[in-house]
Order: sequence, then structure tokens, then C-alpha cells
Amino acid sequence: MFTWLSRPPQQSTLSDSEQLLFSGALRHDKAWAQYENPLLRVSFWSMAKQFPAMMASVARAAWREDPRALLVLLAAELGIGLMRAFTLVATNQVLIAIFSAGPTTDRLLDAAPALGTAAAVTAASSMLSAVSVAASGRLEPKIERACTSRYYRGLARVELATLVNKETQRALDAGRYGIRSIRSMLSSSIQVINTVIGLVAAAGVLLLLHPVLVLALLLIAAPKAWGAVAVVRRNYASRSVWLDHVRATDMVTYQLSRPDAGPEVKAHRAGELLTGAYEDMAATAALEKQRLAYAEAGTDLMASAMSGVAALVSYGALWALLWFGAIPLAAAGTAVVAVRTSSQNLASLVMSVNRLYEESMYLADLETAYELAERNAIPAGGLSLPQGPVEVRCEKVSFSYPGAEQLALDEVSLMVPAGKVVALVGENGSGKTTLAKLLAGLYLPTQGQVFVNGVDVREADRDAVFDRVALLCQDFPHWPMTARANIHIGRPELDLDQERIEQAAREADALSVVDSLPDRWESIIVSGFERSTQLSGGQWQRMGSARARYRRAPLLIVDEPTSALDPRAEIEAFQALRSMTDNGTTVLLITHRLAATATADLIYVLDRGRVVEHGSHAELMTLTDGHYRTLYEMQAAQYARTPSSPVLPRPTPHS
Ligand SMILES: Nc1ncnc2c1ncn2[C@@H]1O[C@H](COP(=O)(O)OP(=O)(O)OP(=O)(O)O)[C@@H](O)[C@H]1O
Repeated sequence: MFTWLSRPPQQSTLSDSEQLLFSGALRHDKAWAQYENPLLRVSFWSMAKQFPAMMASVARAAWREDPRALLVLLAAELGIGLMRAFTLVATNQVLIAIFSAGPTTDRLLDAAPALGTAAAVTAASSMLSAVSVAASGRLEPKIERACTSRYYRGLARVELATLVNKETQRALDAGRYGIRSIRSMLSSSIQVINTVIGLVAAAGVLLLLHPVLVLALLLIAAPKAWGAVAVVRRNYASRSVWLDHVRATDMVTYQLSRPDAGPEVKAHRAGELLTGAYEDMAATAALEKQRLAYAEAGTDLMASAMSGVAALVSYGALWALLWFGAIPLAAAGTAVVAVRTSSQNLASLVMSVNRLYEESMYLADLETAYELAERNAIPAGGLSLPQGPVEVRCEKVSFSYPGAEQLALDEVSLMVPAGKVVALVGENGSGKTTLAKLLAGLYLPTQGQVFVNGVDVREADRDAVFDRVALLCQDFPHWPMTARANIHIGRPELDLDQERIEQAAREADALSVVDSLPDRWESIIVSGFERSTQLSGGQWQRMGSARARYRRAPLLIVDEPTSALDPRAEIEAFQALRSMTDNGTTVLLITHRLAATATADLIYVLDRGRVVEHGSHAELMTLTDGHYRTLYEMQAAQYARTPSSPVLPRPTPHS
């Protein structure tokens, strides 16, 4: 019977557009997606069993942050529950006085003390509520702040290899949703405690009046509880079905307002496909929503009917108790009041437990993220590094990315002498960026050793290694901050130093970029904000270069630093890099512009993760059929080519 009420939600029908654009439903590849509809997979009882553990985890966090506020909060809630019991007892006393024999005025006078008690109890309850609100208001932000900052500090310290590992990255990312849950966990927990105490108080008073009255309470409450669970589950089902469509329509319509999609939206008429897809998906989603709404209405009706029948049975039992004189009329009146308030309490209890359960899953993710971040944190402390210019050496270094089958670096040995320009050259995917990150101490080798000033990076104080490195990565961050902050973030531990910022900008040829901005140093250089403006690719590259220079580190690692620069700026940038060695800076340069590597002191050529050649430009050019020479000549030939020249062959791969 009623199997249609408990069957799982139907999969939504895919619109033709979703099939065409996404080859199915557009589901997120995100850790939180698995929690979209937790209530669909769990029963009310399995949730109830986990309830103590959930409460304990919130209580632990609260105890850590402010034990006093927690104790005040619990005491206030307990007091509120007791006041509920007193209210029922006072109500009973009032009813006894009113239903007793005698003149009305005498009965009212008899009821007066109990009425006074009820009023005093209500006043006390209001005061305790205020105390509870104040204590939780004090506790909530403290818990949230402490848990959130622990999470972000953990992320900031975690090894880069953990971040690039898809699995651990997902787990760390999932923690983000946990920090949002902390606040609601606390308020839901308080609500649960509050209603449980209220229910226990009501049941206790009813038990004193007559044990059968407790049974009546349970009878009415049970279908209400079932109804509330069923409705909540239905709502989740509706939301989860709706989510796929919302996501798909959002994705499609978002493109219409994006400037970079604009040219194709207009010229290729992609806009027509997108708006048509929206209409198609919206129609399917509306049908699905309607179907679920009907189902929800059915559930509601069934819950109300069952509750009505239960109420009839309970009130019948009450009537029988009165008929046979088992309870006085006043007790029956108190029972009716208790049952009505308790069933309302119960409905809110179910809602709070549901919410608590969902939030606790997110909180469990946060615990996992903490644990993961702490286990994979970059160790603090270690061997200190000798001061002065930096020399980096690696011996038989192999490295593979987490989960990758192939080695990104295979037994690489090289030397980056202090105060020299060393270039890493090779085709796409040959391992240059990976090698640079190992030399900077960002990744630890899977095998082999990296030495910075003679100290093995594994044993070195990694903070000291990072302190000596300035990076300009290929995909360096475009911080959504002011132009000033975008440079200052290169050495954030220093007090903001405008002179040093301007000097770095001058050296990187970025001063003219800042001068052209409407709010100069105060301009936010990512669009979409007040005072914001969009920089061109080349302008960004100069800002990134200024940031790296502002760091004033003895080892500068630059990965394709000129890919977006115009020819004049590019030549100047390479000359500036060269001149940095004058003050002892070691420069590690990764570039495909081989004209620039010609002036490097030393060139390492990588091919499929191995060093296949090394030497100066002149030495490498003497190698007939050498890898470097082939690449260099191919590039040089580009400029000598006339339209009728044949396409150049690819270089022969080296093993
Ligand atoms: N985060 C990562 N996870 C897994 N594999 C990666 C990751 N980053 C790079 N790789 C792989 O490691 C290999 C070397 O990549 P790397 O970026 O070091 O090459 P590169 O020589 O710098 O290439 P390019 O000239 O295109 O910048 C490639 O096969 C690449 O697919």
C-alpha cells in the first residue's frame, strides 16, 4: 500500500537541446554533487541514529571556541524546556480550578494563582530565550571564523602535488561546503535540543496525568512525523531534478552575455541556437516540476489524512477515559493543549533533524579536508640555506604527476649556476614547466634529488627555499585586486612600499600600463568591478613581470615571459632579464623563442621528460641534426620563408 509515496524520484526527461549540446544531463564533476539529494538515499531512522554524533561534532567545535557561551546556551535551552513543563502544569491547575464545582467568581479566584504562575513562567521563558539568542549569536561567528580560517590556512600550506591531484583536490574542495554549514549546524542543533526538551517536558506532564495520554501524543505525532519526512524528501527530489535543468539553462544563457562569446553569438548566429535551447529546456523542466508538485500534493494529503485518523483515535481514547472517569476533565484539557503544541514541535523537529543531517555530511567533508591538508602540509622548519646567490642542481630526478602513468621527468640531471641565465628548451609537453617547479621546491621529486645551494630540498626549510625564488609562471594569476596590490602580493610579508612597487613596475616596463589606467594604482585590473578595467594579454604580462621583480629574489624563474609581448617589448624584456645577472640573480628561462635563448649562458634541451642536449648556443649549433639546432633552424626559417617555400619537416625525435 502507498508504494507510490516512497518510490524513488523519476529521472527527468531530457530535452532535445540537452541531448544535442551536452549528450545527456549536465551534471557537475564536483564533490558536492554527491550530496545534492542525500535524503533520497537515507531513511529517517538511519538519520536519527547518527544524530548524537552530529551533535557531538558541533558541541566539540563550540567547546573549543567558547565553553562559557556554550554552557550558558545549554542552560538557557534546558530552562526553556522546564518552563514549558511548568506552563502545562499551570494550565492544568487553571483548568482544575475552572472545571471545579461552585460559583464562577470563586472558580476564577481559585484559578488566579495558577494564571499568575503561567504568566511568570512565560516571562521567564522569554528571558531565557533572549539569553539563548545572545549566547548563540556570540558562539556562531566564533565557531565559523575558527573553522573557516583553519580550512583556508590548511589550503594555503598544502603541497602543490596534493592540489594538482584530482582526488585530493576534490576532497579539499568539498571542505568549502562544510564551512558554510557550520553556522546552520549550530542553529539547527539548538532548535533540535529545544524541541526535544519541549517534547520530553510535555510527555512527562502527560505521564503524570495518565500514561495513556502519552500514547495519544505518540499516535498523533507519528503520522505528522512521517508526513514531514515525506514532504522534505519530495522537496529534495524536486530540487535535484530541477538542478540539472537549471544548470544546463544557466550554462547556455550565460554565454549570451559574455563578450568573448559575442562575436560567434552574433556572426555565427549561435545566439539563436542558445535561446532556442533555453526555451526547449525550460519547457521540459516546467513539466517535470509540475509532475513533482502533483506528487507532493498527494503526499501532503495522505499525511494529513493519516494524522486526522490518528487524532480521531486519540481523541476517542481521551473521550473514553473521561467517560469512564479515569481522568478529570481538566487533565483532558491539558492533554489537548499538550498534544497540539507537541505535534507542531515534532514537525519542526523533523525539519531540523533533516537539515542537521544534510549539514553534518558537509561538515564531515570539512573534517576530511582538515585532515588531508594537515597530512599533506608543506613541513615547517628544516635545514637552513646558505645566504647569497642561488645555485640549483638536480641529480637523476624523476617525477610523475599523481595518477599519471607516464613520467613527466625521467632521470634529469642538470646544474643552474649562480648568477647565470639558464634556458630550458623543448617541445610542448617535454617537461620544462614541471622541471622549473621542482627546481623552485614546489614539487618534490618522485626519485632523485634537487639541491638548492647544496641543501637537499627534501631536508631544507622549504619556506627558506620559497623565500629565494621569484616566479613568473606561464599561467600566472590575474588577481582581482588593484594594480598596486597585484604587484605587492609578490612579497606580501613586507609592509606596502610604493617606491619599491614603482621601481619593479619601471623595470618590467609596466609603469606606462598603470599610467594609462583610469584610477592608476587604485584601478582593479580584472573587469566586472567598480574602478575596474580589463588589461590586454601583453599588459598583464608586464604586470606579472613587475610582481616577480618586486620580490627581489636571488633566483628568478620565468616561463614564457614574453608570449604576449610585441616584438619591441619582447626584445627589451629579454635584455632586461640578461642584465639581472649583473647583481648576482640567477635566471631560469623557459621559452620557445629561441632567438632569446641564444644569449643564455647554458641551455638544456628536454625531450619527453629527458635532457637530450645541453651547452651554450654556439656548442649546440655545432651538433649536426641536433635537437636544438633543428628547432632553431626551423624557427629562423620562418622569417626567411617566402610563400612558395616548402613546409619544413618536423625535427627527428631523440630517444
Ligand atoms: N598538473 C598536471 N597533472 C598531470 N599531468 C601534468 C600536469 N601538468 C603537466 N602534466 C604533464 O606533464 C608533462 C610535462 O608537462 P609540462 O607542462 O612540464 O611541459 P612543458 O614542456 O612545460 O610544455 P609547454 O611547452 O607546452 O609549456 C605533459 O605530458 C603534461 O601533460
